Amino acid sequence: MAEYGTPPEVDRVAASRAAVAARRARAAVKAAISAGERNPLDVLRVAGEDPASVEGGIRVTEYLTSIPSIGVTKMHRFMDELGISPAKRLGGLGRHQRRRLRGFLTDRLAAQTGRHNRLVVLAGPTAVGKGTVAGHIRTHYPDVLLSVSATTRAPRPGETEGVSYYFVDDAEFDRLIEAGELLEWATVHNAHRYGTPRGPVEEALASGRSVLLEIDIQGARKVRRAMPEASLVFLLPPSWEELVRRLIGRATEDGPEQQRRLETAKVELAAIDEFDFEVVNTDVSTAAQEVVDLMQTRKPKR
Ligand SMILES: Nc1nc2c(ncn2[C@@H]2O[C@H](COP(=O)(O)OP(=O)(O)O)[C@@H](O)[C@H]2O)c(=O)[nH]1
Ligand SMILES: Nc1ncnc2c1ncn2[C@@H]1O[C@H](COP(=O)(O)OP(=O)(O)O)[C@@H](O)[C@H]1O
Repeated sequence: MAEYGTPPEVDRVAASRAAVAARRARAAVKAAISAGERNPLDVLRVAGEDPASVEGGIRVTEYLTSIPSIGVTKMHRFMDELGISPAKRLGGLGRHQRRRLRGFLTDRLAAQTGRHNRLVVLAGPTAVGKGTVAGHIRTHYPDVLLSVSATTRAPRPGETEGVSYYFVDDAEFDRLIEAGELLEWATVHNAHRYGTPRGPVEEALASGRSVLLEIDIQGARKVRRAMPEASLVFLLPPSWEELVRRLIGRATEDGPEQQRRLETAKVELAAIDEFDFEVVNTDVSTAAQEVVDLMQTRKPKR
């Protein structure tokens, strides 16, 4: 009944309390960035995933000036270079703006720490050629560590323990998870579990080596959370028809499984916005070269 509704001033008080609480929450995030307690790249990730979050409500101008070594003058220059309006909030950035900002900050943070895109995640839809491109990199670029995953699936003919995968049973996989020995893991194609052993990746990065992870899209998301400075590369087929041709040509799955994977591939292709770079796998050696270029200690092409 209308006469028992909340008086407008009560609404106004509640709204202004909420605004104060939101302002405080945003200030806390900014303080954490400036104290080095929160990784700016991770704050940007959260804002992208949930524009209505506290992180999403922070203005880009305030965000940049929270980062140590970026003052107001530099901030204005960067906003101009990035083509972002000063009124924008992190959650309101378009896909290309967020990518540009992320790329710019990754380079800047890498320059400060002396580490440049050394951890690269290669993901993409089934049969696009991830395994083929990763294999080419292992053969032709021995300086790059290609991480060997643990999996609960059975070896296929021609696969070698410790080279293709570490083949483990369910109990051992459970143990790896519980012992914190996996950087990330996921159940892929609703079938088997796959995970990245943490030790070799951390050792290689600590010794200045570049590391390549060839994992599925869920895994790529988890790496982004665990290591915000990782670069995510999405491998694309030259066309949908070519993807279907490769899947069928590979002949490792039966008809119903191929159908299921193609349905998953459509969902996976929609995740492309979450990635920093796209590489089209038309020719294996060209695609491999493009991925390796992203690991070099010079500014990568965007
Ligand atoms: N999350 C995650 N995914 C992985 C890992 N290792 C492999 N994968 C993914 O698991 C999927 C299945 O791999 P595989 O069984 O070799 O079959 P494929 O589909 O023929 O390549 C591929 O999409 C891989 O990228 C890992 O350590 N973590
Ligand atoms: N650039 C390419 N051109 C033609 N065929 C390719 C190319 N890259 C991969 N393939 C073929 O496509 C199929 C799927 O590749 P694969 O590496 O197994 O994919 P993924 O690991 O992404 O599932 C394989 O038969 C592979 O030989």
